[in-house]
Amino acid sequence: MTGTMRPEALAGTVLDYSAGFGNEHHSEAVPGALPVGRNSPQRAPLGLYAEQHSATAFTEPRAGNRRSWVYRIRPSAAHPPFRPLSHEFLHSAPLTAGAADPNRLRWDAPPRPEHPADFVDGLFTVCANGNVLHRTGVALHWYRATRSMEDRYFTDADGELLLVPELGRLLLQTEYGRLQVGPGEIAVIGRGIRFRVTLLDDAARGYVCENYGQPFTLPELGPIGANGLAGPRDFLYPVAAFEDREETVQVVQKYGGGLWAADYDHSPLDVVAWHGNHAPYKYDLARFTVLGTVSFDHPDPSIYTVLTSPSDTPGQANADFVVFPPRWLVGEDTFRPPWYHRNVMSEFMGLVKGVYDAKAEGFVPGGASLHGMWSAHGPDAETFERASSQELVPQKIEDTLAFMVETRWPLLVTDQAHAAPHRQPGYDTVWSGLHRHFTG
Ligand SMILES: O=C(O)Cc1cc(O)ccc1O
Ligand SMILES: [Fe+2]
Repeated sequence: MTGTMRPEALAGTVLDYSAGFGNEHHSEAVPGALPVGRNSPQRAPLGLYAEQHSATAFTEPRAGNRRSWVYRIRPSAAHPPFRPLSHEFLHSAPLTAGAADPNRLRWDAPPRPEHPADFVDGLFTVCANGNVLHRTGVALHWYRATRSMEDRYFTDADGELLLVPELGRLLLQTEYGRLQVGPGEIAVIGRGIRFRVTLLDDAARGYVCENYGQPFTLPELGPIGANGLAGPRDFLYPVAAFEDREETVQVVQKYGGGLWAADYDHSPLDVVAWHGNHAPYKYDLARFTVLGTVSFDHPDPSIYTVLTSPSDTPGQANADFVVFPPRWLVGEDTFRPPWYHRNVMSEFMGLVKGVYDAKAEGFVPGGASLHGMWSAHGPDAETFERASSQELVPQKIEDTLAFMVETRWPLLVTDQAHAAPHRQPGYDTVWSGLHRHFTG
């Protein structure tokens, strides 16, 4: 049980995890709670209710099928009606107040919320594509929280939530158990999973990639072979931990682009045992095996893919989650930072810490950039000058962690992100010092 523990106490707790991406995990918080040999016995053990959560259609191919069985104090069905709940800054695709913008856009880190805000209150949508009702596309949000969710729970029917903390550690108490994540790690909370967020530090800030499409999975490795990039065993799933709480709590649900709330008379985190492969997980990005050239030329950033949400067209991801961690650069006769480019895919970037190797200045931790479909971008003038004249000795890029969400559909930018005071209106000027060097 976790309901009565204070956050300070939880911060010191070393949580147990069950390792392995997509494994058939199984866990019971009370011995004997998990039925053996069948999912739905006539009477589930310990007087629990059996319930299945299907995150893919029943008939999807076995390799991608995601479902779990949970054994809980009350079935999820025991709840009152949901009523609409407004939210000033959270938006969904298709955006009604947003635009496709060919400009390169960049933002500083968002300010702290004006009023005390929990994880849900502080969400701020930057851009989105696809359509929540078609289960395609992604939305990119910031989260900014100054208080924990105590009597409040959240669940997203529209998509799974990939959290990228930039400031502050979070305790994620979910139906499937607890995950602790902080800067340098990510967490993925599957579609439909109920959870609450407790702050383990004063405040928390980071990014959310809300994936409306197919669940994130590990990329194929092709000629890389059987190892490299993110290793399956480094993905950690929670062990069962339940709240036995009989008091009024609010459950907020994102559904079809809007928020809905209902007052439950018990905690929805009352799962005593579960088994299956649809469950939240976390991953320490320091475990990512970075591959790169050991001869020359800057490879395509797809070699940095941690997780991919495929679309119906092979190779064109609904979303790739890509990281740029510390690594050695050894390329000979090579312009080592990212090249100048235009890309049919759209690129949203964030920075967890340090400096990103394509931007000497202005791309700051907690900030974001959007280089949409075909927009021309690449190193700023200062980086170009340095990289094209530096001595090419082996060089370690350290203390840095940037990430990119690359998606096949153009990202529409919310009006609020366009108008935000923390947007950098002069972003274009980072390329204005690129002088001609033509000698022909
Ligand atoms: O635009 C960016 O900075 C991201 C990026 C990095 C890279 O190494 C190659 C291509 C690319 O889009
Ligand atoms: Fe790019």
